[in-house]
Amino acid sequence: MAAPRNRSAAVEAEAGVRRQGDSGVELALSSDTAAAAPLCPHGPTLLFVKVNRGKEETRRFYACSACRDRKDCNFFQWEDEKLSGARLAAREAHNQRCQPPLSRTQCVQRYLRFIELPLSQRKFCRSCQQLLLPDDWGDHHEHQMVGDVSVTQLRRPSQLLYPLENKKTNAQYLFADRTCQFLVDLLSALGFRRVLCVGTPRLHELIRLTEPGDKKPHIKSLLLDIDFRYSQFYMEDSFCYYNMFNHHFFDGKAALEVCRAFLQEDKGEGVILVTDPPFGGLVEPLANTFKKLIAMWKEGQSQDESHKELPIFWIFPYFFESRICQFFPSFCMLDYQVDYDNHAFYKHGKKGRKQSPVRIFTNIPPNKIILPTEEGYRFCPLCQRYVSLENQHCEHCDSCTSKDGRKWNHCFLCKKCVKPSWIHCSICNHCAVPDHSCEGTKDGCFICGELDHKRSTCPNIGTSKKANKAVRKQKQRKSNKMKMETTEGRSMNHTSVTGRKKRRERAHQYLCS
Ligand SMILES: C[S@@+](CC[C@H](N)C(=O)[O-])C[C@H]1O[C@@H](n2cnc3c(N)ncnc32)[C@H](O)[C@@H]1O
Ligand SMILES: [Zn+2]
Ligand SMILES: [Zn+2]
Ligand SMILES: [Zn+2]
Ligand SMILES: [Zn+2]
Ligand SMILES: [Zn+2]
Ligand SMILES: [Zn+2]
Repeated sequence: MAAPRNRSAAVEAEAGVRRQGDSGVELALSSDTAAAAPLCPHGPTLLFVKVNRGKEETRRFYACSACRDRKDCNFFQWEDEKLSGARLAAREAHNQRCQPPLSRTQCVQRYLRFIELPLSQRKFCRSCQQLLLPDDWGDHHEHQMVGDVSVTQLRRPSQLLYPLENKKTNAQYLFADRTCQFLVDLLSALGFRRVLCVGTPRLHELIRLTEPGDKKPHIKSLLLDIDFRYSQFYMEDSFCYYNMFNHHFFDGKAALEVCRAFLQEDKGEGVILVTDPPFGGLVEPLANTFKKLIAMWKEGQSQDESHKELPIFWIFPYFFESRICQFFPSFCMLDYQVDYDNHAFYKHGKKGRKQSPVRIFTNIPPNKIILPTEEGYRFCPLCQRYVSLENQHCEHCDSCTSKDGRKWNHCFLCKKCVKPSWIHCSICNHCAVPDHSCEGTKDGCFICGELDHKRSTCPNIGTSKKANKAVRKQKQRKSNKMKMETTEGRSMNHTSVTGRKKRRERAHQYLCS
């Protein structure tokens, strides 16, 4: 059997399964498989499962956790595949070759030498994205160099480095100043003294730039990020080269201990985890990683504090709400719209902005979080939280129901509020976009075709006759959808449900523009 060609699909799946006609891939995460996972240059790979519609048999394979495009990391191995010694050795050599040329310690030594240099000798090579020491100049003289790198520039590496916008790997969208300042002020107002920044380099640097005020203590920050370029600017105790999809510290135990000590300082008091992962990433491996960080923090707690939760801000698009809450039921979504700098649509400009779909998910009680009224938020006394101005309190739902910042309307038939553009469809018996396809809006279990569960929880997993009948049922429902999905890439990118498709398209537009 050939390897699935578009494995990015596996990693992009919001609900865990990504289909392509009659087959698909889903994550087969479990702690027992993690130990045995082979390594790619980005650490332990993740186990995915190839599923075929109506069939129980599945074939599992390992693929890279961090890169959602095989162009960036082409690791692939069937779970039951036996590799020869020669192939294993070649893989090991390849993994080594892919590691950065300098060790973390060498980076720190270079940084210490760099800051000792007089201003006129402090150069940065834009082409190589590297701080240069005088010995290096010769190798870079034909490159684009910046001179007189000031202390201010060194303290703002996210402005010196270009953002790695490749949306299938780094998706490095940097916070707009006002969002970043809002976050720093909020963290300070909430009394946090330490921030574990997972994939938030700009927040990390702004925290470190912020001088403590009269009553405000200094806030410490530790950045964990897969962008190795940042290791040129920080000492070991403020940056770890890290993969958040498999909780892998590239510099081994020493780096892990830095993170542990940071979380457990002051018996774990006063620390918060703030993360802004690439939006194309799968929720499940991220949740798995955050649970490992939570466990690390808990180890430092005394028994009588075991009920406490590690405070978390998880920044992610609003349409992942149900998925995130599945893994973290205590989380709620704030109305605050997170803005980015290097994004054509969602930066705040003179002419206003398009609505950013990115929100903050948190286990901090929302009544403790004040959103800026000057940016269009108001306090709802009934919900006891700040909401967008247009998010109106629905007396029937007894809640401010809008998720996207616009006013939603209550549908008495659906018994809930829906987006303003939706209408109630008597065929589907629920609200949907006006031009939806009534046949194409149902997307049931991959094995039995029923609508109330997914493949992984199918109660009929052992009854293949039923399964075959269900395939026909599903195929009928999907005939419309199939016609639309002709090319591989498109079918993978257009999950299935019209609503979900639109939502995905919006996300795609957001991420790719
Ligand atoms: C959407 S950006 C968030 C940046 C944030 N808005 C800021 O301005 O500080 C995603 C960040 O996660 C990092 N990242 C991407 N994939 C990662 C991975 N597998 N492990 C750790 N960090 C990753 C990127 O390098 C980038 O810094
Ligand atoms: Zn990889
Ligand atoms: Zn260079
Ligand atoms: Zn309300
Ligand atoms: Zn309502
Ligand atoms: Zn309705
Ligand atoms: Zn309909």
